[in-house]
Amino acid sequence: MTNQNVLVPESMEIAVAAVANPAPMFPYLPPHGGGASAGGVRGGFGIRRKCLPQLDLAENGGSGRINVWIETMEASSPKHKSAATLGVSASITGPHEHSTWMLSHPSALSMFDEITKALIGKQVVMFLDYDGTLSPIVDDPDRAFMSDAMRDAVRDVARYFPTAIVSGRCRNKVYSFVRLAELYYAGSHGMDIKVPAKGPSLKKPNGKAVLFQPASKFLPMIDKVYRTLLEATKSTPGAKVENNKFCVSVHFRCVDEKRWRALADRVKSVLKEYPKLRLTPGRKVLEIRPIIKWDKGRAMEFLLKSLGFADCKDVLPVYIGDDLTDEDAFKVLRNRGQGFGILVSKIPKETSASYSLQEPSEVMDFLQRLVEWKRLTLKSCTMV
Ligand SMILES: O=P(O)(O)OC[C@H]1O[C@H](O[C@H]2O[C@H](CO)[C@@H](O)[C@H](O)[C@H]2O)[C@H](O)[C@@H](O)[C@@H]1O
Repeated sequence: MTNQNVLVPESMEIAVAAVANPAPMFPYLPPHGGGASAGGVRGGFGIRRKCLPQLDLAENGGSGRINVWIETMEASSPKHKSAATLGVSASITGPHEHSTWMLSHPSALSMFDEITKALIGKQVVMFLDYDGTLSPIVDDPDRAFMSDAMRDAVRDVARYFPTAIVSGRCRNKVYSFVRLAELYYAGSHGMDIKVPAKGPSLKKPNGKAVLFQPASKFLPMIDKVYRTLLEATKSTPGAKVENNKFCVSVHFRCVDEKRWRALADRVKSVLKEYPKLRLTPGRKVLEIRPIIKWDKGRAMEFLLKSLGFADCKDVLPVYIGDDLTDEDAFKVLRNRGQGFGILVSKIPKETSASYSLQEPSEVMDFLQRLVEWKRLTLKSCTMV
């Protein structure tokens, strides 16, 4: 099981808070590292790492984590979403806590001027998660399409800044949704990276795109566990198993909540036979992937390196994502003190991101404003 801090997947904050939070919900430490720095916009700003209590979710060999995940999904489901059921104050996710959280994770739209000031003279590189960031969350993962307007916004951004899509999805699948050949794609949580032929470095002499697949030896194992999971979950109405090439997703979104525990138990029992694979919770999904030291943060670093920005002081990576797996990239940026993360979320979550946006439509606004800002900047340069 991953050692990363717990990020609250989809309304998990209610149950997390319910466990142990006698103190104010979102206490803050003063910003650490000071405000805008060389390559970082609020990069050093720190909401205290414990803005939500940390739980030892690795108890019982990881099953504790899954239990908490289920409890929090239950707590946020319409049937159970009442303070009485939770035994906690209804104000836990109330307006006060939300506005307090927004002080340390302000909207990237309202802070747009501060952000763009820090971009001046920097080489911006954009990293975009897909589900929940570029496309709204929907019941059917096969129909998580992005709008044409969003595609235009991403295309425009990529005209000015190198842009990568970093997704838990199989790379081909996410490409079939995004359909922009000029982007970089990292599928399977960064375990399947394709650097386009036009990329400045890592380009093969023959001009062909380069693939980087650090988990390739796990392919037969992933294929086998996918088939086993298909079999193990076929009697659960609504369950869906998605083969993401180097990882597998088991979807709970369309499963009746009464069956969530049994389904999770089935998945866990399959995983017992695969000590080299791990289970991580996401947005109504359990993800199965190889235990290797690779994640979206490392994929982002790999891409920066492949673009020739490994030790570049003037590069400013911006990563936008909504899920637990995106935290690995937010943390890398925070540790580098370079660039910043933007969490897409309507609710307060523990995060290493510096800014927030509420939903994909705000992501689109942000991307469009960035393009407009860049155009104006370039125009004013040519007029001087
Ligand atoms: O890294 P991402 O691009 O965010 O991918 C993470 C998972 O996203 C997808 O599942 C999520 O979106 C679905 C469509 O909106 C939704 O039905 C599901 O409940 C969400 O968990 C994708 O299907 C998974 O394979 C990815 O791992």
